[in-house]
Order: sequence, then structure tokens, then C-alpha cells
Amino acid sequence: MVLKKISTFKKTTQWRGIQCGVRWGIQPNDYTEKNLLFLKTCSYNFSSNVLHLRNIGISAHIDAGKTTLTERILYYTGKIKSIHEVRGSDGVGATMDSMELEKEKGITIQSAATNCKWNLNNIDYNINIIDTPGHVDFTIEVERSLRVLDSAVLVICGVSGVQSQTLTVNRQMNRYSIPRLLFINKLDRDGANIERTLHSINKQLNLNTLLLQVPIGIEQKLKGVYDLITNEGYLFKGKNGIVVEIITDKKQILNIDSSFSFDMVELLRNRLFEKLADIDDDFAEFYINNDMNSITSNVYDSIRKCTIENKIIPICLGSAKSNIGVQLLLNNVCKFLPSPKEVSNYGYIYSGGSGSGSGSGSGSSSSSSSSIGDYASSSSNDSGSGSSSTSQNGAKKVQLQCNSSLPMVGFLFKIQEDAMHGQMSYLRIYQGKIRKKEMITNMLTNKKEQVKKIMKMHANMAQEINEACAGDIIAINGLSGRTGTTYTTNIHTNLHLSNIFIPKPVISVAVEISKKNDVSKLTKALNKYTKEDPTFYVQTNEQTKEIIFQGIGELQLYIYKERLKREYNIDINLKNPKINFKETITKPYECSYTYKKQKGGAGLYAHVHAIFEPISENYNDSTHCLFVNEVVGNDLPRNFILSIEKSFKEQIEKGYLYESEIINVRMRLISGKIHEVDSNDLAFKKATIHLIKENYNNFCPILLEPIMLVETVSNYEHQSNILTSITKRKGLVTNIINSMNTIYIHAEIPLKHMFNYINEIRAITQGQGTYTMEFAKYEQVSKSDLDELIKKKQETEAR
Ligand SMILES: Nc1nc2c(ncn2[C@@H]2O[C@H](COP(=O)(O)OP(=O)(O)OP(=O)(O)O)[C@@H](O)[C@H]2O)c(=O)[nH]1
Repeated sequence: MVLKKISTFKKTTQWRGIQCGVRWGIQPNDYTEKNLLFLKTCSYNFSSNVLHLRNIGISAHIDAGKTTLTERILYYTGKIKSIHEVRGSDGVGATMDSMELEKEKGITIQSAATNCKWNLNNIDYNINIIDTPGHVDFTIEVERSLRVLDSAVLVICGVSGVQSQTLTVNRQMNRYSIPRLLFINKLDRDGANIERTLHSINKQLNLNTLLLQVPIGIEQKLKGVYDLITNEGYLFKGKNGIVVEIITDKKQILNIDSSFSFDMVELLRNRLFEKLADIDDDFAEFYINNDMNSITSNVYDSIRKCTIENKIIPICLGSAKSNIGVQLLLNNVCKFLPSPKEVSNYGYIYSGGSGSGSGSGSGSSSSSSSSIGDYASSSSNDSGSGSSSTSQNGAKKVQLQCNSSLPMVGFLFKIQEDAMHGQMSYLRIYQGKIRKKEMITNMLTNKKEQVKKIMKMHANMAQEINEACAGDIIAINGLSGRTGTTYTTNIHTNLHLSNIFIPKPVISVAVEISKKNDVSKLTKALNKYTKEDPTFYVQTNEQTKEIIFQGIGELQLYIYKERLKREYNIDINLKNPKINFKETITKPYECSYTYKKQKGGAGLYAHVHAIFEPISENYNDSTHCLFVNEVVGNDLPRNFILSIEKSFKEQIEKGYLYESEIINVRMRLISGKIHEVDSNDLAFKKATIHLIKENYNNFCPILLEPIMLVETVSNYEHQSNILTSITKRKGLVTNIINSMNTIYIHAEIPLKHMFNYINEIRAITQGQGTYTMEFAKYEQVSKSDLDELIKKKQETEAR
């Protein structure tokens, strides 16, 4: 493809990026077959220079515009030929929402990966993008994506500002220390307000932000954005905003937006430089000694450094749907976000056995550690030896090197299966290189598996490649590992990367199959879904033989019902959802039990003496259970202690208050007695069961229930109806925000009172109100509620 040089500097250009002194672009008629083929080919020529690779996630609250933004990014980078809207009238749907259900409902359900190329300053940047869902029920998709990405774009709606899922996603990004850019979207919508959005960002996200742009016009009059650093206005014209016009003439900007304030620009510009100078000493020196009218690379270098170190979060603006500001965002992704080489990632070497792979997290912490090259059998010329450090569970922490000549280390973060490609395992390669047909080691099973195919993904389309290098994100055919598995080549230590944080299920529903013949088809489908989604569990109730779905929320379980129908033609009904209650104990109690059966034949004898106590006063932060062996001397053989521990761990799966899992309990084994002939593992197991069962009331157990953080959104006139509905559902209102006639009510409501809330909220707001919720904490169930629950349970069981 011939890139056309557009010679005049301040004139319009078809953008693919800013070059130094010259601007280059693709003319619209350059989208010929030949050129698209070129773009396609060069898109897959990845990792030629890992410094020019960006692995970014696009995350936000529901409907903030992630998929619409990704569609524009793919269009401007030449990856797609035309733009299709989410739920657009052409019926095609956005590229990244490839699942039929996603297109139909206009929501993203699964994260989708793609890749594109953007040219900035004459350099081609390769960008791997993962578009994630906004709904909390699919939060695992955000979690697993952020676990393997180097940086992210957090999209915020310019009308609603920070919303409940913005907070969650921001917390998730903090968990993995992800450098990020904020993109304030939807500034073209009625009610858009930049000051209010910035205020909500500063108040609620606790981020040190750096505003880079201000809008030219707002709401329906939004025309472009003004760059505070270059002091230039940018208008987005032509078909789909592909023509970028740069304006420096103040009069011209005032003609477009008469309320535009250059005094405000001056103030914000100075604030930007002062903020940067406060954080970065090198920039401070430059700032004191230079006139900021002639901008040099120092400003960009400083923003880049502070963004990568997570000291600053730059903010860009625009409207994805109206095609405003996206090309500038792409420039800033390349300019300010890190390459894989600039992010520290770690592995953990466990001594003996198979490691849990659940180390304390990767991210950009700067503690010194050994290079994994030191632990490889192959000779490596880049072993970078540093001092090693030890993580909390005794594993040795080693730094991975983004270097393709070292032994390979990759992390499987997602599994997806479809009819066209079979099972695809998504891998992020942290170190080394992976080649087609090569054997790689599954570190959990220690078995070698063959890489049958390597693919670069573009939504649901795959392009086969022969090899992939450190820093890249790819899909592989032929692997059997589950989500969270580390794969390596030529590494002979027990190395695992830290696992993905997997939220626990809070809701379960019983499943009724319409046709009994569908059972084997159903088993196959559920195997696939549970493999793909680690937050979706399927169990069979031993007594009733009922199939139970467990998950994060009603929507997630409903989507699986729909998928069973569409993908496998299986009809099921979801019965009333059940809550995942937990039990905990509140008082320490010392007790003992002797299990004896010594009449005739081989007998059974075991005596167990232990203290049971809560681990922490805050059961929400506590580990589930702990077994501590405090037996002094050799009175109790090791195998019997192991039997007691095993039995304790089995017992806490079902408490004696409401048959719910027991959390926050520690068993301290003090002593035990044996009989020379009659003691065995079975006797000690039975003694432990009786010890817990018969003393359970003495531990003062309580029942805990999930409390959800709920955000309702509606017009002002429906506020009192919504407040009444919250009171009716025994909720506690924590905040009310009134913004331009829209009311946001935050409340904490027990999950058991949340069922069918969507129908109620629609009814009381004439269909325009909505809500989102996410798990907040576990809280004690009141005595009267507990009595009621027990009564209902007994009635159901008697039926
Ligand atoms: N007016 C306006 N509408 C927008 C803009 N960006 C997105 N939308 C619309 O907002 C709705 C949601 O957009 P999506 O791109 O699906 O949002 P999302 O964040 O990907 O949604 P989920 O993944 O389901 O959470 C769609 O109807 C879009 O057309 C924008 O800049 N301006």
C-alpha cells in the first residue's frame, strides 16, 4: 500500500497517525482489496519489535461504549472496512460482539480479542486489544483479561460519570497495577457534562488524573477536541470522521464553539504541567527552565514514564459513536502505555509437589528477583541474575524476561470452543517463543502437549501463524490445560504464574430438563461451558438428583439457558434461585470426643481433643478454614492427624445450622489417643465428625447471607417509587446522586430479596429505569429470618 504524503501541515488529512513534521494517511479509496490484504498481512507480522507492541484491555461500566469504541479503533486502523453499530439498524452488529446473543441483546457477554496496527511518528505499532463485558455477571472476563494485559483504556460515560461497575473495574485494574488511560465517551449525548464527569472521577476513583484535552462544543454540538499540550484543535470530518482537521486559529475555534474559553485552556494547560512537575523531578527542572510554548518530547516522555509507573492516569475525551477523538486516543495508547518489555511479570517456583499457581500476583512491583533464565536447562545468554525473593507461601519469586531467546513461559487465561476452530486456549506469552507443532509442558500435570495450531484472533475469526513471541497474546489448538495453567518449554523447575482471581458463586438455581433424552447432550454442553467459565458451576444434588447451576448472577445463568437452546437445542427451565448462604462460628470452644466400637471382631477406637475458634472477627476477609496441629510429642501418628484434618475439611462443606458451607473456622488439634489394635483412619474420621456435629451449637454458629451493592438509574420523577421498592426489599440506601434529572440510588440489599427486581423496576419507572448489582459482602441473617428460612426448608423437604 502506498501511504500518501499529505504535505500541508495544518490542513486536513486522512489519519493513520501523526508523523514528525509530516502527516500520513490512507485516502478513503485506498481501502482496496490489495491494501486490505496488506493491512491483514502486516497485522499478523507481530512482535518484530516488542517495544512497539501494546496489549490493552477496554473496560467500563455497562453500555459506556467499549464495543462502539473498539469498532472505531478497528476501522481507523484499517482492520475493518466499514462500521457497524451495536444493535444497529443494518442488523450486522459490532465486530467484537460476534455471538448471536450479544448482537441480539446489544450486550457483551464474552471478552473478545483482536489486533490491529497504528502508525505514529513513522512507526508501526501493533496493538492487541481485548474488549470486555460491562455487566458484573461476566466479571470473570474482565478479571482474566486484566490479568494478562499490560495496560488498559477505562471508558467512562460523559453523561453518567463514574458508575458502580466503573468502580469495580478500576479496583480490578488496581489489583493488577495496570497503567491506564481514561476515555470520557458520549460527550455528544444530551446531558453530557465534562466538569461533572471529572468531578465524579476525582471523587470516586482515587486516581491521580491528568486531563489532556477539552471538548470543542458539547452534546449535539460536539465538534472535536482541543489538545492542551499542543494547543491545537482537532475536528473529525468526512465519512466516519476519518478526516482529521487541525486548527490553531483561535477565531476559527470560536466560530465553531462561541463558548470555548481560551482562558480556561491556559489555566488547565498550566495545571497539567504543574501536576507533572510535582510528580516528576526531571520534568520539573525542564519546566522551570523552558518556555512551554514550544513543546518538546520532554512532556511526552514524562507523561509516559509517570503513566507506566502508575503515578498518573491521562484523560482523553470524545464520542465513539460520533467518531470524535478516537484517533487521538490511539496516538496516546502508543505514546503513553507500556510495551510488554516495560512491565514486570513474575513466576513462582514451588519446592516439591505441584505448585498451586496462586502466588501473590504479578504486576509492576519493582522488587528484585532472579531471572527465570537462571532456572532453565538450556543455556541462555540473557539470564539477568538478581537476588531472589520469597512469596508468602514459601515460593521463590522470579522475574520473567520479555525476551524471545529465553525458555518459553506462557499463561493460559481463557478457553473457548466453537464449531469452526475446536477448543482454543488463549495464551499470553511472557518469555521465549512458541512454535507450531512444538511440545510444551503443562506445569500442573507435568505432561507435554503439542501445539497443533497457533492463531491470532480477530473476534471470532482466526488467522493461523507459525510462531509467536514474548509479549504476544495468541490462541492455541491442542492444549488440555484449564484456565490458570502455566505452560513452559525447557524449564525444569516447578514454576507457576499467579492465578486469576475467580469470584465465588453467590446464586444457584435448580434446572428442569424438558426432554429426558437431552441428558447426554446437556452433559456435553455443560462440560464445555464450565471449562470456558470458571465462575459457572454445575452440581447434582445427591438426594434430589436435581441439576444445580451456580454462578455470579441471574443474567449469567439465564444466558446459559439461552445458549443451551440456541447452540444445542436443549430446553430447560430454571426454578427459583437459591442463595449461597454461609455459616461461621462466633465463640472459641474446647471439646473432645471418643469414638468406640469394640464389641466382637475388629473394633474401632479414636479419641480427638481440639479447640474450634473463629479465624478473624471480620468473616468477610477471613480464609475459609484452617487446621493447626498443636499435638505435642508422638502420641498421635501422622496418618491419623491427616485423617482428622481431612475429615474436618469435609465437615465444613456443610454446617449444621442451615447445611451451608462453614467459613472462618480454625481447628486446633490439641491431642488424641489411640488403641494399639482398634485405631485406624476410619475411627479418627468418625471421631472428628461426631466432635464437630455434637458440639456445633457450643461454637455459637450464625448464618451469613450475601449482600449486594445495587445501583438504580432512573428519571428524577421515579425516585420515591424506587426508594419504596428498596425499603420493601429490606435495603439500606447508601447514596443518592441527582445528575441532570437522572437519579442514581446506591443501596445495599440482601440477595435473597433481589429476585425479579428488574421486572419491578421496569414497572415502577414506566420501563425506563434499570439497575446493576454486584456482590458486596456477607452479613449475619437475623434470628427471625433464620427461623423463617429453617421453617421453609423443612416444609420443602417434607414435600
Ligand atoms: N450517543 C452516543 N452513544 C454511544 C456512544 N458510544 C456508544 N454509544 C451507544 O451506547 C450503547 C452501548 O454501547 P456499547 O458499545 O455496546 O457499550 P459497551 O460498553 O460495549 O456495552 P456492554 O459491553 O454490554 O457493557 C449503544 O447503543 C451505542 O450505540 C457515544 O459516544 N455517543
